[in-house]
Amino acid sequence: MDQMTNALRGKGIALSFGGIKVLKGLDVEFRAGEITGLIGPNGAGKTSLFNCLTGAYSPQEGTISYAGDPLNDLPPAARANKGIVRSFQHVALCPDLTVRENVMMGIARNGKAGWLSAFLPLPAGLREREEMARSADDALADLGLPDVGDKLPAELPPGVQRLVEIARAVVGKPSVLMLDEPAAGLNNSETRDLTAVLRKLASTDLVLVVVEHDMDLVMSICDRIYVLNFGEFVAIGSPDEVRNNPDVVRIYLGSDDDE
Ligand SMILES: Nc1ncnc2c1ncn2[C@@H]1O[C@H](COP(=O)(O)OP(=O)(O)OP(=O)(O)O)[C@@H](O)[C@H]1O
Repeated sequence: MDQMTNALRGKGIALSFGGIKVLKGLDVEFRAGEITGLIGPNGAGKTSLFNCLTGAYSPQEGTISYAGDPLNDLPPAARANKGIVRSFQHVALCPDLTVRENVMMGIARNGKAGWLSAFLPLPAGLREREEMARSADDALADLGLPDVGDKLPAELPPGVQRLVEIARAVVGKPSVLMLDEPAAGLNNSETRDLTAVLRKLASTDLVLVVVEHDMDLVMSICDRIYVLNFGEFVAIGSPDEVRNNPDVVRIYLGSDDDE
């Protein structure tokens, strides 16, 4: 399948809360092999769009598909089983599990004996647990974190916790990965590490979408950028096209965001 076929597509996505239109009939085509940025001021609707695509919200109108397969009727877990995975704005690692165990949770959908039996001391699960642990360690090493598997999340700085979340998201080999503000709360050097990781993740098979307020990060890694304002796209294009779009300039110069 080519990169265009492997796209996550939305057509006419419309979402309202209590009569207030949050998304006003959006068309998106997030393509495999590209890093797509989704930007816009606070409250523009970026997270709501993510939630519609992953199934957490049901839009009142519109269709959503991946590689041509309709997704509208699938609940979030079934979309995750199809490899459509997201991260959240706030770090969401389980504090009582080690980093390795947290990452292993991301393999659940590929497990044969099942995630629970892999965590229980049963023969069927033990071998699988070893395999899962190895895969988790490989995913951590790929992201430049070879030595953190035995630690608890709280022992790690925020930037490393973010990378662990990304390891948990990619260890199950997703087809679509949507990251919600991955650079939030990171310092400059952590953001640089994240940038390198995101570049490395981009592959011909993966649809990678990033919601982010850090404009330097977005402009440096994205192939295409969708700019959302009040639930409508005001621009879609390359970083240069978006940077020079007068409507985008007006929105950003006129907003109070630190962007
Ligand atoms: N569950 C909900 N119930 C009611 N209103 C909601 C709900 N979720 C989102 N909204 C509203 O939808 C609008 C868009 O919010 P959303 O979080 O999608 O924006 P955003 O672009 O992600 O903002 P931010 O950059 O601040 O995260 C906001 O006005 C928000 O209050």
